[in-house]
Amino acid sequence: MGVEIRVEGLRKSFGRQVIWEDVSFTVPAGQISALLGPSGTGKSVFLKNLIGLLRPDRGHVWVDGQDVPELRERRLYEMRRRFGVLFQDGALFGSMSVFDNVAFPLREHTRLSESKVRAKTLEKMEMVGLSGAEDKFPGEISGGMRKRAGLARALVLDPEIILADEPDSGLDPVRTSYLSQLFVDINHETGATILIVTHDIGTARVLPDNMGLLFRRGLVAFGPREMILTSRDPAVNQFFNARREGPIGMAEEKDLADQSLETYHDPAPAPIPPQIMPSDGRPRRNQTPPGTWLRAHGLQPPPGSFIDAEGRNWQQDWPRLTA
Ligand SMILES: Nc1ncnc2c1ncn2[C@@H]1O[C@H](COP(=O)(O)OP(=O)(O)OP(=O)(O)O)[C@@H](O)[C@H]1O
Repeated sequence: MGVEIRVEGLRKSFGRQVIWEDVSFTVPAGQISALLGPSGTGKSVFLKNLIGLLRPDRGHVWVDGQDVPELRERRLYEMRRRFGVLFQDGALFGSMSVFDNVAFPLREHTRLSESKVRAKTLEKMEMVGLSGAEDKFPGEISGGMRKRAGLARALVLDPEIILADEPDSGLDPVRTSYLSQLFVDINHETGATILIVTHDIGTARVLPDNMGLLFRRGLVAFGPREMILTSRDPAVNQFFNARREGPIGMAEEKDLADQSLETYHDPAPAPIPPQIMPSDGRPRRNQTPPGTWLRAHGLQPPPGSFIDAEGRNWQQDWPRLTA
């Protein structure tokens, strides 16, 4: 079962370059959350701060009563065992077979017998659809397979928290869609807390329970998917609807200036697509019926919301579709 991550007043700089400051939010336990933002806003740096690979200038990262930036060697090592991390490029060892890469954390962090290591490694490889690729080397498989190998390795210690840095970058839309389904199924099966950094608004619109946007050296917003997709905040609205008009520009200099807000018209939010369901069709333990957040705030979903490609209305027919 997953645990929550509570971030309080986090600030990070490199020399005189402030990456972000005063970032505070909670990644809810057992849910899927996504962190988005224009390139260079420090999303990867943020994930590294969560697992103590980088230290913030100040602030806290609370996990189960422990403040990660304060942990010393041994405690930090133990804490990292609770995380499964998928790095941007898969971060596989080129000189090891895919099997040995996936098995690596088990051999490094546990005293399991070789037969148990084998069973567990094969189980996770099957989970990500890599059965049969055990003897291949990272240089011999596709980018998508490398990502899945990285994910299998991230899962092999049965982590309570899974962090994934752009798992969908460089993948075609079909593979991206399979990967999103995989995250949903993993969350359904294990209840792990999942935080995904992505650029892909297609993924962000259908996958997470919560999402947030890093922009202008801070976290502009973080909250339930329905809240973000109907947000009137200019940057949030622009980003999640992929519009050119708004405060986010081509270059970071424009992002830091405020001028384009003067000409900004507040466009109507686009329809909200239904969220991806687990493969078995049953809602995840933390999944709320479509429209829950909007109803709780007395809001109407934008016209056409929650209707899938087959024309099924997930808001109206939720009990029947999930029965
Ligand atoms: N170890 C480091 N030393 C100095 N600067 C760094 C270091 N790591 C990252 N940076 C800088 O921090 C900024 C944010 O980098 P980061 O990779 O986190 O951005 P990102 O939002 O993940 O970008 P992208 O979406 O393009 O992957 C960049 O300007 C980068 O050059």
